[in-house]
Amino acid sequence: MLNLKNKNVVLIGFMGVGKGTISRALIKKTKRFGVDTDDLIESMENRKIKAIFDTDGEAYFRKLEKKTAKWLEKNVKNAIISTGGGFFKVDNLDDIGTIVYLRSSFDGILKRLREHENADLKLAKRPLMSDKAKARALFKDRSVLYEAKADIIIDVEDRTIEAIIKEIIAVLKLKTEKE
Ligand SMILES: Nc1ncnc2c1ncn2[C@@H]1O[C@H](COP(=O)(O)OP(=O)(O)OP(=O)(O)O)[C@@H](O)[C@H]1O
Ligand SMILES: O=C(O)C1=C[C@@H](O)[C@@H](O)[C@H](O)C1
Repeated sequence: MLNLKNKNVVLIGFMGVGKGTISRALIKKTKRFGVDTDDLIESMENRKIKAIFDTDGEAYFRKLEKKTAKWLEKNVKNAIISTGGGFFKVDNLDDIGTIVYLRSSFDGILKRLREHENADLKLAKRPLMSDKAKARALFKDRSVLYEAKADIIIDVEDRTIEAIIKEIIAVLKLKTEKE
């Protein structure tokens, strides 16, 4: 039985796997509201994630993620929620909504980001992506954890955005509306 708590769809996965992109496509198709946890944190703090990491460190950022998770559980319903790459570790993830893990290999993610015209800028914004060897090790450690947290797993490598959202909509039986 799927966890339909709050009727939110919570997208988890590694940096650059496509959480933001898939979220926006789902928002368009379902006409639901959408929020992104990294964006919520940046607006709450009025500064970029890189600045938060540089000035106050990762532990402080993780506290902000926990605070955001509590707020989402209490206040957000029927939404598409995209998350930062490490957000899946918050204690109450299950209580926020149905957890969808967007899965790809690490090389698949790097290939995608390289194809993206603003790839360098995108990588520079993500402190944990700056050292490729460390990022690969983090990916390896996390892969099993993402899978354990997921209500459903959607493979995204070498698939179109349209095919990916079609599968999510079908599996979660989300209502869609004409554009
Ligand atoms: N299925 C897809 N097909 C083609 N390109 C894609 C697909 N999914 C994502 N992309 C592209 O990959 C890049 C990374 O996607 P996106 O920014 O959505 O990732 P993210 O998981 O939100 O990253 P982060 O958590 O670091 O912000 C973007 O340039 C996006 O256009
Ligand atoms: O994977 C991670 O731990 C992170 C991913 C980004 O989305 C940001 O949330 C931040 O850079 C940390």
